Parts: sequence; C-alpha cells; structure tokens
Amino acid sequence: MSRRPPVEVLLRRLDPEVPVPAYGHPGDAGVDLVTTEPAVLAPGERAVLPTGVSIALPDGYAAFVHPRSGLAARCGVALVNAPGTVDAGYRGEIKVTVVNLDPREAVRFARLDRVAQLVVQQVEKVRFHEVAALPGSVRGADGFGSTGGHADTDGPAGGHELASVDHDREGL
Ligand SMILES: O=c1ccn([C@H]2C[C@H](O)[C@@H](COP(=O)(O)OP(=O)(O)OP(=O)(O)O)O2)c(=O)[nH]1
Repeated sequence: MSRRPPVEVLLRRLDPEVPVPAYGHPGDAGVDLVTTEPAVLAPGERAVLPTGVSIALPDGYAAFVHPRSGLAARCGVALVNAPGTVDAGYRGEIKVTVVNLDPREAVRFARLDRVAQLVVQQVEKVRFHEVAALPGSVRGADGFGSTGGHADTDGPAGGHELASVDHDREGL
C-alpha cells in the first residue's frame, strides 16, 4: 500500500498550553482544535472561540474548520459557518464560531476543551471564462429538491407545515 507523505505545515502556538494538533487515529481526516477561552452558551447563543494556534499552509492548500460530531449529537453544538475556510495566506489565530442549537440546555466549554476539527485539503485554482450559454447536462438547471420535494417548499406559500424528510424520499 503506498502512503503519501504528510504535507508539512508550519504552526505557531499562541498559547503554550495548547497541544500541537495531531491526528487521533491513523486515517483520521481532521485534527482537533481546542478553545483557549472558557464559554457558556445559552440555547441559540453563539461565540467566536480562539484556538491558540495559527498556521502557514503551502500555496494550493486550505484548511477547513469542521464540527465535531460528538458535540453535535450530545450537546447540539454546531459551527455557524461550517465548514470555516482557513486560506493559505491567513496568518492570524484560527477561530471557531460555535452555536448552541439545543432548544433547552446551555452548553459549557472549559478552557482547552476540543471544539472543532481542522481538515487540510488541496484546493484548485480556476480561471473563469464567461460564455453566453453553458454546455448541456442531464440535470440541467434542476436543483433545490428537484429529485423529491420538501414539506417546507411544497406547502402553501408562507405555510407552517411540519417539515418532514418523508417528503424527500424518492418517488413521493
Ligand atoms: O472558521 C473560520 C473561518 C475563517 N477563519 C479565518 C481564516 C480565514 O482565512 C479568514 C477569513 O475567513 P473568510 O474568508 O471565511 O471570512 P470573510 O468574512 O470573508 O473575511 P475576509 O473578508 O477577511 O476574507 O478567517 C477562521 O479562523 N475560522
């Protein structure tokens, strides 16, 4: 099995107690990011949390700040801008914009709690060529639920029906 060598990324710790991010298991896509500030979020509240690290990615790469599924499932914590994009040229502190989506319970982050994960990926640079008409495709301009409706968009305008994924099953 051929294994590609890891991409070398320079990292500065802005807080000496923050661990250098590392993959938890072989094959993991992301490394955990911690918050250097404690926070308590009421239901619906959001906060921008500092992670205590800044990085210099090689050109042609970007890092994406993704949610942690355990936090999402257990506490309803999401990222407002998921995934956050860290540009190769960004040298500032990586920050995580968390939101508490739980309708009832507050969520508490202690200093150095893991709040998100960072996935580094190669990204293409493209050059856009404006044209009057695009080449055809099977999908064409269909989108936004064209393969199965959503209760949300199928109902009467302004209606408040219960949204259900039943309506998203193919053939319904
Ligand atoms: O979750 C995130 C998202 C972004 N950033 C940093 C890195 C990124 O390179 C920079 C700018 O992010 P983005 O381009 O998404 O923000 P913007 O609101 O468009 O700001 P700008 O006008 O500075 O590009 O902020 C983070 O630390 N965390």
